[in-house]
Amino acid sequence: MGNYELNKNLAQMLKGGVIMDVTNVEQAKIAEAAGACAVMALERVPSDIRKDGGVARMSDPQMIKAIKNAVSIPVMAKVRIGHFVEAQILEAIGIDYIDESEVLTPADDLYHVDKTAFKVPFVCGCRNLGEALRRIGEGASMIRTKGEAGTGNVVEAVRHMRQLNNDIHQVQAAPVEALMTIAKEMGAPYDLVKFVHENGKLPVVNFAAGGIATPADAALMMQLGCEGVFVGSGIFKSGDPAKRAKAIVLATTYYNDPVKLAQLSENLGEAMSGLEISKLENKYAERGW
Ligand SMILES: O=C(CO)[C@H](O)[C@H](O)COP(=O)(O)O
Repeated sequence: MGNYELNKNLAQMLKGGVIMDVTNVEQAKIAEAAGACAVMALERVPSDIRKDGGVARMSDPQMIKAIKNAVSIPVMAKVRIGHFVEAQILEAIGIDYIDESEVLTPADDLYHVDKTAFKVPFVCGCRNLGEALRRIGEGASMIRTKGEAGTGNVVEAVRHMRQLNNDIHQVQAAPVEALMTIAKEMGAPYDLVKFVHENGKLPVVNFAAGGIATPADAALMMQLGCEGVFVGSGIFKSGDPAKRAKAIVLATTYYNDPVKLAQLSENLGEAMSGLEISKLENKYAERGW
């Protein structure tokens, strides 16, 4: 089996799980104890990146290594869109997954990283099927719908998930002779469009991200068809991170059980305060193409 097939299978093992943004060893331990399937090591969660402004870059490798040493679940870390040297550095320190993320300030407005040049698996964001297939064509082993990170507002995550689902249904229903035109219009590799037509799904795992802040948000995204969730600001910017983290993990498992979800939603302390999308200065989801 080739390295890419292995990476795709590795990402399948995260299915049904929650990947939590953590900024230090203490948070990483809280995430692991709560049942996170992986952590994303970064210096600031997206809501703080928004608040602080400036250029957001790859985190300090020393901080990432400290988190790697502290937990036994996989550790991910972010690189700027197109910053293949940040990716080389993360691969050199033995990171488990690289997230080429729009949450950081893009380094290249023309090209994303050629992910086929790396052994480590990559996850990338998308707002629709064309964007997902372009990233997979570049070698991404896992996709996440972008949502609007750091807002505590799930509306963009829902929009991107619904768009992806609609696009998949459209490709599946199209006659075979339409696939090349669809590939041209979507700007997506023909082979991958054909895969979606034949299988009715992406060839890699798809998680939802950006703005998930409550157990109900996580369950909503799961019911809309994602295979797991990323949660950043929603946990560690809330009143009781340990409790909320556990509740979100359980809600991602029992996403179809409203009685259980009601129990999980009780008495969680204060949720992060959210932002309205129309008031945002920067829409991170618009970064990348
Ligand atoms: O950046 C990410 C993925 O690249 C985060 O994991 C995710 O988007 C977090 O967003 P939020 O803080 O809104 O939960």
